[in-house]
Amino acid sequence: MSDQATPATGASLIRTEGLTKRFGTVTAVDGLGVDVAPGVVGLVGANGAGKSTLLKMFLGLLTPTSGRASVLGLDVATEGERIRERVGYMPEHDCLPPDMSATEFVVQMARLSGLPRTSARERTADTLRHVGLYEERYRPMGGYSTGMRQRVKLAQALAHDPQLVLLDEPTNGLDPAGRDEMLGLIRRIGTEFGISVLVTSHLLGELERVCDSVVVIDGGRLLRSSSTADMTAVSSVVVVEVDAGEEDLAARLRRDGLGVERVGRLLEIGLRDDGIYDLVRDGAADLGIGLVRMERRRHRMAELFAARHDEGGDVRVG
Ligand SMILES: Nc1ncnc2c1ncn2[C@@H]1O[C@H](COP(=O)(O)OP(=O)(O)OP(=O)(O)O)[C@@H](O)[C@H]1O
Repeated sequence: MSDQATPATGASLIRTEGLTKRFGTVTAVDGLGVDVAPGVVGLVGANGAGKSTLLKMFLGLLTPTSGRASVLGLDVATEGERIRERVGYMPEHDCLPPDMSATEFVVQMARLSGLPRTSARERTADTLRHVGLYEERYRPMGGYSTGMRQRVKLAQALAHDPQLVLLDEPTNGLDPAGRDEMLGLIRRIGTEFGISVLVTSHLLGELERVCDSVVVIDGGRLLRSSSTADMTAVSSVVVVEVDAGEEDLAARLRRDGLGVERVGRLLEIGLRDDGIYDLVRDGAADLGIGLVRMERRRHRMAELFAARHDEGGDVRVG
């Protein structure tokens, strides 16, 4: 889809240093330093964490209070216009004119981004086909479902053939099926079209599924930035599933000196050393209990927030 060169491997997609944005007494983004490689990148944080503010700074639409940021190697403070030529933006809220069709709207947005009329029409048809709105493209948008409206917003972000798209909460308001479709589309934008994506969400589980890397922010500060694989890497907990007698086995293993927690039919055991596998096998055999499964558990991204949000924070696992 994109015939423009994406940044060379190793080059940063987005890079920030001490990036800060204050609105009066509110610090929306607080000394953020990240270096993100091209690909599908998730930006995770609770409501109010500073995600939308960051996207607007990346587009050069909001001036940082201090610090610096570059997008596709361009400085947000001085090269906003050049950034916006190369970057598509899907805002969180929509203001789609109800009497306009998707085609009219996307053509208009493509023209605003500088495409000549004929290319704007061609690109609009292509893009609406990619997002699955080709059949309905001449219908007034007032009659569209939330999912269709989200896809129009996505199409307008892609219409001028950007190198990067910034998607602000694209799954908001969608039912599980609509969310899956949107996540599939986002993945395809990255893999099939070669366009980098920065996608925000407060639903951790969904970004885990489609992103190559994830940046986690909380209260405008960086909590973590790493590849999704690293973030969900094996943890130091061994999960044991048994066919029965889990309480007996738990008691036996505790007597053996292991830290054991029961979660329904599962036992979660802190990994002390590899000797625990033998202790579990021996214990189960002595008690005549069948072992169904024993494995190192993978981290869930939700655990990253556990310490900060265990008192009712609104980060949810999708
Ligand atoms: N123009 C503004 N004036 C004053 N405060 C603002 C402004 N924009 C954002 N804020 C504040 O900055 C903080 C971060 O807001 P931001 O919208 O970036 O968060 P977010 O992570 O995108 O959350 P949401 O998903 O709810 O939009 C919030 O406390 C918000 O109230």
